[in-house]
Amino acid sequence: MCSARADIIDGKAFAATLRQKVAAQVARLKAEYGIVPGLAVVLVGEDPASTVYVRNKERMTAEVGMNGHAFRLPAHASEAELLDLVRQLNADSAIHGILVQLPLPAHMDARKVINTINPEKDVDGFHVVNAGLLATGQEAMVPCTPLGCLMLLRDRLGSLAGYKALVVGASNIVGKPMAQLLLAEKCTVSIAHSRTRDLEAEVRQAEILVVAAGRAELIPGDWIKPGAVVIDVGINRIERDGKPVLVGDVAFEQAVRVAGAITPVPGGVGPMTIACLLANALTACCRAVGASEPAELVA
Ligand SMILES: Nc1nc(=O)c2c([nH]1)NC[C@@H]1CN(c3ccc(C(=O)N[C@@H](CCC(=O)O)C(=O)O)cc3)C=[N+]21
Repeated sequence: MCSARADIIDGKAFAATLRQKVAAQVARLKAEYGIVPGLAVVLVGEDPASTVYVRNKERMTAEVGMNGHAFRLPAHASEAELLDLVRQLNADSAIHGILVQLPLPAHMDARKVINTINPEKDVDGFHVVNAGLLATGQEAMVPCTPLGCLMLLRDRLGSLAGYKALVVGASNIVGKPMAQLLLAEKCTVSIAHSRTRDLEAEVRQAEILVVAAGRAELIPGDWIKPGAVVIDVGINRIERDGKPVLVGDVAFEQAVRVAGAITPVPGGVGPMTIACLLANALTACCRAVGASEPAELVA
């Protein structure tokens, strides 16, 4: 019986180091340009998970020395009010990054709201212009979660060229940009989704496996190729033995016996997402003032 266990990729520690690098660059911008990056976070309504998450972002924004600006609109606010706020933030030279927390209430068109953000301030990288820039290999704002996954993969593997990579999930916010980033790294990339005929057969071939399907423990451990690097983007709240627990899209306890390395949930990709948001805000500020961009913080 093989008892080797995968290395656990410590996203929480990696994210803390990344935030320290961001903090050092924030200090440099302040010293050399007299500018402090400003990050606006807009929250519509009072979804409890979103509220907690936004509060975390505010705390970490302050910790790296940036100016955080929180805007809260009531759940019944109109789309026009939100669009007005976004336009105000676009016009405000003290604001370098704008994030509108998703999901938005059903009566708002999220696509329209996101595409109203100035693409240069779009720290989520969700604007259609940024998606197009990424897909065509031009300088873009890169979505935070895929960027964080890429940093973890590069740290583990060095060059990603030639690896067989599978992305499970084809969302605009994770799966598609993740596949674009891996393609730019010269991986051989496949994307699986809900209509994929034989997911197991696809997973079995993957040397790099990124799972962002939003389905608790969708991937059993025995599907994983021995030695593969597994990045689990899922964050699912489920009940186990009558207790609420947080699990990923990969069955971690099984996968850890097969994979070469794997991210845990929590403590894997989640903290990287927030650290990359701060890195993107820094990048947006550097571009706005014409300062050099620290290479290690961008894709
Ligand atoms: N415009 C927009 N941009 C986003 O980036 C965005 C969003 N809307 N809406 C909500 C989702 C969710 N999201 C998370 C980021 C970090 C953790 C995170 O740090 N999780 C920790 C703790 C998990 C826990 O204990 O709940 C972990 O995985 O270790 C979780 C979730 C960003 N999102």
